[in-house]
Amino acid sequence: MTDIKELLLSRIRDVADYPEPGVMFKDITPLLADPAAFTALTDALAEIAANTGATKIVGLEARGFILGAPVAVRAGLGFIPVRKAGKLPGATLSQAYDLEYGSAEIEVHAEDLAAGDRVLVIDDVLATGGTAEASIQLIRRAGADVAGLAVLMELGFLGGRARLEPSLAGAPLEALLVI
Ligand SMILES: O=P(O)(O)OC[C@H]1O[C@H](OP(=O)(O)OP(=O)(O)O)[C@H](O)[C@@H]1O
Ligand SMILES: Nc1ncnc2[nH]cnc12
Repeated sequence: MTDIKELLLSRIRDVADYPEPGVMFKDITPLLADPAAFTALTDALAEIAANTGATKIVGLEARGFILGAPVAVRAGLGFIPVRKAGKLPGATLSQAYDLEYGSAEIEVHAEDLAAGDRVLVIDDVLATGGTAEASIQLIRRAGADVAGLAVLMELGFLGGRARLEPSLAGAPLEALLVI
């Protein structure tokens, strides 16, 4: 394992049975509290943004905001928040979905994405892929292209990568850690 992967992995805390029995929650707050680890993560994701030719960064509420916003600044790209339903004041597109522990609905301001945009989606965890899939559907419905999906960690045993294959349609899925 490379030094950066070891550093990132060492700053992720496992919390058993949170938020419900049977879930091993991957807590990134120790990583966020370590400036060296957070900077290394931001740099790695910004490099992916450059490699994919992205023109915009979408972050998925809430942890995708924490990671995606500094990446957008580092990469010199605009940041578009995909929020949980009911939080955006303008005209929105909405998508319902299921995730590892529950279900939800996400929204984006329709005016924030348009034809010609190449969007990199950023989040902390890819688990079942439900959240990421819904975000890809929103981006496409807004008329934009998906440049890729970049996550800090992929929980491989939950099969999110296979689920996303059709919606990604050849766009890359980059996971810095596969667990
Ligand atoms: O692949 P999935 O099964 O869809 O799960 C992954 C999603 O779950 C978590 O978000 P959560 O909805 O818990 O929101 P939070 O970031 O506000 O804590 C995580 O940050 C991803 O967005
Ligand atoms: N096991 C997990 N840990 C942290 N975030 C998650 N989102 C979905 N599943 C998760």
